Amino acid sequence: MINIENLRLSIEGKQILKGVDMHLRPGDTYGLLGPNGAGKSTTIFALLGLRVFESGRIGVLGGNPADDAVSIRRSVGVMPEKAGFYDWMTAPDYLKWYGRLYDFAPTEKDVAKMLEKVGLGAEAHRPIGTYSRGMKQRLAVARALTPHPKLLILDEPTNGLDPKGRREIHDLLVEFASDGKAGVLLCTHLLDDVDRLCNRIGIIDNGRTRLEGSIADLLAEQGGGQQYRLRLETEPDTGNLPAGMTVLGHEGGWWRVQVQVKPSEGPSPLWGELWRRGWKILEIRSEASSMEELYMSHTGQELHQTQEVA
Ligand SMILES: Nc1ncnc2c1ncn2[C@@H]1O[C@H](COP(=O)(O)OP(=O)(O)OP(=O)(O)O)[C@@H](O)[C@H]1O
Repeated sequence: MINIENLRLSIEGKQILKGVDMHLRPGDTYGLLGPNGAGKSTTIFALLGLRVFESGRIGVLGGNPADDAVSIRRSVGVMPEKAGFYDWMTAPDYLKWYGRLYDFAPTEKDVAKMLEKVGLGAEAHRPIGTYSRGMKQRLAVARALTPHPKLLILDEPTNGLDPKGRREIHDLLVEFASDGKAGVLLCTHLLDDVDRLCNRIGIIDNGRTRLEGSIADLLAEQGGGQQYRLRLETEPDTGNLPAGMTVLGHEGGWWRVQVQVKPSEGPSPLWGELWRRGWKILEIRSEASSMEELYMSHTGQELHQTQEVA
């Protein structure tokens, strides 16, 4: 659905993209990661035909944004970083107006269904200017979904949402990608979103793709696994550990362990297994995630998990 090879692009004489690659297939939810200013939004602008690039190749849904920008934009649902709504409009009026811009005329019923889907049903008839940030995020997702796109491109879609709102957006994206034919490109700083939603990632730093591939493969290549601290009631039997687990050390009642888990399963089965082997676990805390280590080892920077802290 997206094929970018060695993309190079300058803005006002400054080289911004110096070699970006991206490969997104049907069924993929692709996390595009990188520090502030790395070139993520510029890459998105280029693949929508909104920025002219100097060299490299971009294919989007079989077309080339240099020649087919309008038809590409009609088949792609975009949620940009800045929503740019008209504050005096209500959500239904806005979605109808937006649909018409793309030669897609949603009916009252279509619009009501879409707003219900993103959790804006009851309050949608107020002017958008009175919406909370979370409501605007939901409306932005509804707008991206309105033309029934094959490909969704979302820039920080859960930014500013409370945990319930975030979960709802996650569920919508999972539903969108579930038929295996659609694709999602998710640009985010929230590794938790990537962990939950994505099967592939690309990490961009300073205008270059530093790493790209399936998360399962990249984590397996990285090795190391995930680290946890477990608070235990009594000293455990460390001579009888389940496969995939290593004890790294202990201090007081806390034991540091490293576990290799299947991304599809998570560590939960392992905790049950430990309990059966006599480990009286009182508390479990996750240390730096493998995804965070992967990210840091390819950018030398930490992501700002502000939403997690909030
Ligand atoms: N219109 C512009 N004029 C000049 N420089 C620009 C322009 N747009 C982007 N840049 C520069 O290009 C670089 C990449 O910006 P871009 O917005 O693509 O980064 P990003 O990875 O999306 O960052 P963030 O995570 O902060 O959104 C930055 O150094 C930015 O200052």
